[in-house]
Amino acid sequence: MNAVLHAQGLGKKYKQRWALQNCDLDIPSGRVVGLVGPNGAGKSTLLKLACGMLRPSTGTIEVCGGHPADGVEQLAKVGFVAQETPTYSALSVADHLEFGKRLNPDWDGELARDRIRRLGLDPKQKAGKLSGGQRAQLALTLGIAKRPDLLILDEPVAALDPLARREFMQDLMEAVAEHELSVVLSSHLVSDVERTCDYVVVLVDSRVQVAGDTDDLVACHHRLTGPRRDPAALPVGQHVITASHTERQTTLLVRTDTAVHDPTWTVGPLGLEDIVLAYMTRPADAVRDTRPALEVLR
Ligand SMILES: Nc1ncnc2c1ncn2[C@@H]1O[C@H](COP(=O)(O)OP(=O)(O)OP(=O)(O)O)[C@@H](O)[C@H]1O
Repeated sequence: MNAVLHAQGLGKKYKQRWALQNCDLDIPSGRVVGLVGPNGAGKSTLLKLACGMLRPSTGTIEVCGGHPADGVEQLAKVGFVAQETPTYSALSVADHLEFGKRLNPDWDGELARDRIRRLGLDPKQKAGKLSGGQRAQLALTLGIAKRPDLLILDEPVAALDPLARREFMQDLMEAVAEHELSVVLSSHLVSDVERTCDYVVVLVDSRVQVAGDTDDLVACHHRLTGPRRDPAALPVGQHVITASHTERQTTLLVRTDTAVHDPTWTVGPLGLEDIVLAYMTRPADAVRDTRPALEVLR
């Protein structure tokens, strides 16, 4: 696999607390990758390690074939838009583009001006007077016009209303198609991730729980409903993610690469949101026991 991000035993510790642990991950290039997980799971930490804003406490990370922030050439390969979509409030939109041009060797000025025009932003407008959505679009424009191989976006749509969010994600998809970018974005909005991303990484309590192609994840997770029984008695190869019981009935969410033959189960399909929520609501001991990056590969 041609990996745009390769992490091995990656970890980051702040004083006594691990923000990310035992992270083994291979993210294929040319994809739009959704990084999801609850608050404090370690998403921003992973993204900051990827762009070189943080150094690992353990393990290694390679991005676009190099070490994060290792010289001008490596910096040019990766665009990063931080959670708070930082812009300079006293500078105009045009000033930001000028800034981008001076700082980035592969800067595509035409692309940037074109995008700003298409978005209806006034180049003379100060960034401090833009709405949250317009600021996010300006930050995205700076990220794309840098012409990176990998664009990293930390919760890019958090401040946007549903319509602005949809437009932003559509815009991002167009940019990916036009400029052959790889994108890794973190989000709490699984429905956006389901619509936009073709690869998903679920991070819970500082550990990668599952990572894989969206279609493969959906294909290998099922809901089983049947007479009450002990989940531990399932055949080898059927991994229980969550289990719930009534007096007479058991409902399991399982991951399996093979068909479920037991006729006493009713097998139902799951959407990505069901799967992500199941990993997020797993008992804490199951989360801790997870082997690094349970990758779903076909
Ligand atoms: N600079 C820091 N110093 C100490 N602890 C930190 C620091 N930054 C993050 N942490 C801790 O590391 C853990 C992971 O934080 P991180 O910001 O990576 O999570 P996240 O998944 O991005 O969360 P959110 O969805 O709320 O943005 C949290 O427990 C957080 O409190």
